[in-house]
Amino acid sequence: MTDFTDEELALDPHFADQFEAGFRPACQLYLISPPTIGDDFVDRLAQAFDGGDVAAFQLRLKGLDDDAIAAAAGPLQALCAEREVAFIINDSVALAQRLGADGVHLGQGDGDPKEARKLLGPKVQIGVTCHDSRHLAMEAGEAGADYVAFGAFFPTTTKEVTHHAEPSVLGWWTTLFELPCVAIGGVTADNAGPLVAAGADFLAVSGAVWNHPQGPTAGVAAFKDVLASKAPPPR
Ligand SMILES: Cc1ncc(COP(=O)(O)OP(=O)(O)O)c(N)n1
Ligand SMILES: Cc1ncsc1CCOP(=O)(O)O
Ligand SMILES: [Mg+2]
Repeated sequence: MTDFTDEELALDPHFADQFEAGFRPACQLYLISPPTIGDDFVDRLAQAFDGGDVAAFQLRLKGLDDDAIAAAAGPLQALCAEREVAFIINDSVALAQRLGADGVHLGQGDGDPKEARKLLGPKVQIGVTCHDSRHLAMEAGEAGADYVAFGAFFPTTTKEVTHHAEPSVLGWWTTLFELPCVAIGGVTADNAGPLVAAGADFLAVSGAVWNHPQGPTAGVAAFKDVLASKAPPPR
């Protein structure tokens, strides 16, 4: 893997796009499904959306094949469309294409974002896991990702994680690049302040919403203050 020099960054046409002047929107919630869902999940998702603004919903059902995920996706995708929430499929470009999803999230072992772009076209959002790596994030940006995801910031029981990120990576990214960044991993309304302050464009959250003692509506509502805690910085 090559490291990017300052000259390469300055000359690369894709990165140049990302330096366009503009305003960074406020931090938004990116909701991730629980690892398993029951028949009542569409109702629970609606309850979550009732709690406040959710920008995106990712269907992440590890261990199920594409047919099984597709069978579950219909009403969830319809609800997302009704509530104007982007519907994102985890891991599978083929499934995202088959369902006409708004986006796909790719980990480092889930396929090449450039190939995904060729298959999905320019309108579908492609997100890429970058762990705690500035290098992976720049590679993802160069490959045409629509967002980069850093994490895990905090301990989580939703996924076994091997990488730990610090908020400084968000500050570094947002100072240099327009491309949105997502903070993930054990994020709660109580610990998210430093992530928002560092410039996270999205908080990706699962357990804090689905395991909230007062239910998913309260789980989403709990993020309202921290999301509003920092005005979007001028760019
Ligand atoms: C928004 C977001 N960020 C990171 C991940 C993790 O993706 P990956 O590393 O491929 O791990 P799995 O989620 O597939 O277990 C994500 N899903 N979403
Ligand atoms: C999918 C994923 N990738 C890194 S941490 C994580 C789990 C996110 O869920 P939670 O918000 O419950 O920690
Ligand atoms: Mg993955």
